[in-house]
Amino acid sequence: MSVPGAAAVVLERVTKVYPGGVRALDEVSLTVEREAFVAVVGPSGAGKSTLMQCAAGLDVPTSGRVFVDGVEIGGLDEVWRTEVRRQRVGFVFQAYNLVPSLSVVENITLPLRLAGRVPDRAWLRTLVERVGLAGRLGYRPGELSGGEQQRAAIARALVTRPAVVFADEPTAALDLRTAQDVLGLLRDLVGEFGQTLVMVTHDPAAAARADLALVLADGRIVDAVESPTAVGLAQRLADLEAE
Ligand SMILES: Nc1ncnc2c1ncn2[C@@H]1O[C@H](COP(=O)(O)OP(=O)(O)OP(=O)(O)O)[C@@H](O)[C@H]1O
Repeated sequence: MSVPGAAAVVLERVTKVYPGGVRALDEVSLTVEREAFVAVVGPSGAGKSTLMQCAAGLDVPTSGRVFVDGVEIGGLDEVWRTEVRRQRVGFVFQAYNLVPSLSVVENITLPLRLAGRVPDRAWLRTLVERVGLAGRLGYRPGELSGGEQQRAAIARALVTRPAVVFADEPTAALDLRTAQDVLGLLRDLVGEFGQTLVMVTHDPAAAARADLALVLADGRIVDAVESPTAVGLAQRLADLEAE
């Protein structure tokens, strides 16, 4: 079903107008190449979450087209969009969103069970070792630290080997040091496993870990910064907020 050689994510002139008339995205076009780490930054209300929701097939644009792994998801009905998401997209959220009653390993393998797939034992072992949870597989999420919970959520996002992982403010609930560890892990996973990653954040320091930072303001991409720096992005965001 996917198109060989297709980019991980493509948006073509995507507009999202919410009921009530707020134009959260205004003709946004972008391409996320495979194995890239892209950050989406912007002031509060710029449209970052809306962009992620539309790009990941969690919401439908008012107009424009969205392709994930070469498959157009914007035009699919809810059942097919869910199917494409399960097969091709992974998610990491600020609040981890682990199931409290399931063990760590059950949480990590949940996307496979939902997709009706059997775990690849070797990949699962590689992943849990890489995120540092091999000794915690029988624990419940409530028995883990915040950083460990986010590591479990990261393993869960990668377990299906998705075409793209979307991370929405993945370090916002963590202390500075743990946040840096988690960002370092995400960065490393892109390099080691060729995992395409799109991270939404308001934090210039977090965005500076990406290969490319897309700066969003009032529903439009106003800048695409390669090899971004925290200082440069902070200045750009301060300028936008002053406008
Ligand atoms: N479900 C909704 N219904 C109506 N308006 C919405 C809805 N969700 C978001 N909006 C509006 O769309 C605009 C963009 O919101 P969005 O949450 O995408 O921005 P954001 O950049 O993620 O902001 P933040 O950093 O504060 O989370 C805002 O004006 C917001 O009020």
